[in-house]
Amino acid sequence: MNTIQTVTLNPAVDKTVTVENFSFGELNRIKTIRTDAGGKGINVAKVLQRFSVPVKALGFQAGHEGKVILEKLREQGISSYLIEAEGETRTNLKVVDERTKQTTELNEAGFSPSEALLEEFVERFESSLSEAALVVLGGSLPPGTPVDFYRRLIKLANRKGVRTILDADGEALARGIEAVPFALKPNIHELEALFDTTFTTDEQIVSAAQQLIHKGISYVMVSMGGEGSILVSEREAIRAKPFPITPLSTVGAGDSMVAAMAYSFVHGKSLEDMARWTSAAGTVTASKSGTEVCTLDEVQDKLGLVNIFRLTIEV
Ligand SMILES: Nc1ncnc2c1ncn2[C@@H]1O[C@H](COP(=O)(O)OP(=O)(O)O)[C@@H](O)[C@H]1O
Ligand SMILES: O=P(O)(O)OC[C@H]1O[C@](O)(COP(=O)(O)O)[C@@H](O)[C@@H]1O
Repeated sequence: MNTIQTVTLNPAVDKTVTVENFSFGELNRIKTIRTDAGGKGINVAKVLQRFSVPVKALGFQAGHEGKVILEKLREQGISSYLIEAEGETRTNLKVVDERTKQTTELNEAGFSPSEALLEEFVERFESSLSEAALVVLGGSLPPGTPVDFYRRLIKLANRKGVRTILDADGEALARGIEAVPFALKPNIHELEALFDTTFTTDEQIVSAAQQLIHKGISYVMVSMGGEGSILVSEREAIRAKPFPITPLSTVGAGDSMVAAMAYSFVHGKSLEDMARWTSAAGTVTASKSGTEVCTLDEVQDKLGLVNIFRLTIEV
């Protein structure tokens, strides 16, 4: 009953390359290359394993790169149940510009699991809920997957009284919200797309998060890259500003926040502590290369450096 389960329907091998000074439409020479097992739920599982939380990564994998992912998870001691699909697991290219410190991401669409495999996954997911303390659902849906797939999984979890955190975008996010997950982690672009607007102030972000909370969602955490994050519950809103870092690759930073959020829920942390933990986790990961994620010691070490302040909320 105390395992956190993560769902990654569309995993990826993340191939991170660094270039000195990225220029569009020109020849760019690669300086370094590294590959990591990626995909949102898988990254969350990597962090939780490092935090010594019992975790299991559920989802799919396919082809040669799927074996690579399984091997990397095995090396890290992460328990997984990734159903083998036909086709090949995608490779997502991340280009890090050493000069600007910016990461450009080129994500493939991924393999397409058959209808029968999707049903097999739903069955497996439903039966695994009896062992789950919490479920994290993250990332894009593989091509051909019904857009209401997260909605379906969240409904099953709700029926069994298992809390869920959803980290998705576009239609999968919009439909997932209809099932009322326990918590959401949109980044600012995903939130803006959801509300079909641009936010210019913290107050506008809090008000959008409150609209989601009025639908029954308990927590909304909005991440904003180097600007930090805003965490909103029914009664509180907290702004976290990251400590200064030299970003090496921001890939996995959002997933590290989600992992720290799950960790905070199972440890019954206050919203203020959760804001510290999630911000420190995201920021530490952003200071690491490739899709390398934070460790528990590193995060604990930095908690005191996160700048926290309360935002007003209309109750
Ligand atoms: N350039 C940066 N400098 C400092 N912290 C960063 C930077 N980029 C990301 N982070 C940290 O990682 C968190 C998540 O980043 P973000 O890019 O919003 O997530 P996502 O990958 O989900 O879009 C931020 O809230 C912040 O704590
Ligand atoms: O499923 P999507 O939306 O294409 O995202 C997958 C990508 O997101 C990641 O999980 C990283 O996510 P974050 O940067 O939001 O933490 C990568 O490992 C992976 O390549």
